[in-house]
Amino acid sequence: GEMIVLLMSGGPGSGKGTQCEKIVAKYGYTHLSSGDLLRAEVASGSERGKQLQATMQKGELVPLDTVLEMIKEAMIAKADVSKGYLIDGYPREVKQGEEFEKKIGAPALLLYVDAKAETMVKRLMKRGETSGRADDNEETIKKRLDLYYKATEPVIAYYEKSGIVRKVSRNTDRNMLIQSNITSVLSLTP
Ligand SMILES: Nc1nc2c(ncn2[C@@H]2O[C@H](COP(=O)(O)OP(=O)(O)OP(=O)(O)O)[C@@H](O)[C@H]2O)c(=O)[nH]1
Ligand SMILES: Nc1ncnc2c1ncn2[C@H]1C[C@H](O)[C@@H](COP(=O)(O)OP(=O)(O)O)O1
Ligand SMILES: [Mg+2]
Repeated sequence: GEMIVLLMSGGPGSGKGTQCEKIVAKYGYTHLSSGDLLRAEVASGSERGKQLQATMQKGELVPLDTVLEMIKEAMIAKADVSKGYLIDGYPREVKQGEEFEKKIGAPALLLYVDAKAETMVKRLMKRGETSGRADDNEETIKKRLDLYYKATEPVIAYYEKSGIVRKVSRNTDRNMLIQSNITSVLSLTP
């Protein structure tokens, strides 16, 4: 049957990865983080990785076709064992969402982790102490935040139109809300 695709969206340091881990532990979805896939490509030392590194170091978006192809490859690689996909960090702009629907399919739900700018900055600066990520520094964090508000927040409005956005607000107990969101959707999904 149709494979379930959930999208996890939110600002840099909002907690997308953290929430995905909780959902995977409870529901066994296949977690695909665009950032992690890209960082693995950089770490592989490939020619493509070298080009990606320069872009990512500046916190800028890599080419749409590159990141979509990598996600598609990762989905295909897991297709026979996956219970469904939880895609983290994609789409980052509306165009990416449209391309995804054309080339892969329509998502069942967009989970949106909401956090205040100062919370995200604080978390990323702290994570930067141990993450070893080239983009967890004050200057790049600022660029990533600007890019998020400019390019990625419109993605939420885009999916609001089809009524599939479920927001995990900062004040609500994340685990309870996120579980209830997924449970309610899962019970509806054939
Ligand atoms: N105090 C607190 N810290 C959190 C929470 N969620 C995530 N963090 C921390 O905040 C940092 C960022 O969390 P991530 O889950 O990596 O955020 P992300 O949205 O995946 O970040 P990017 O991959 O940079 O987009 C990590 O160090 C987490 O441990 C939370 O609910 N409370
Ligand atoms: N869907 C996407 N389209 C274009 N570039 C992406 C992308 N997902 C990730 N990237 C690139 C730009 C990001 O600065 C970098 C790291 O992404 P990330 O791990 O999701 O961190 P963040 O959300 O904090 O930027 O990889
Ligand atoms: Mg992440």
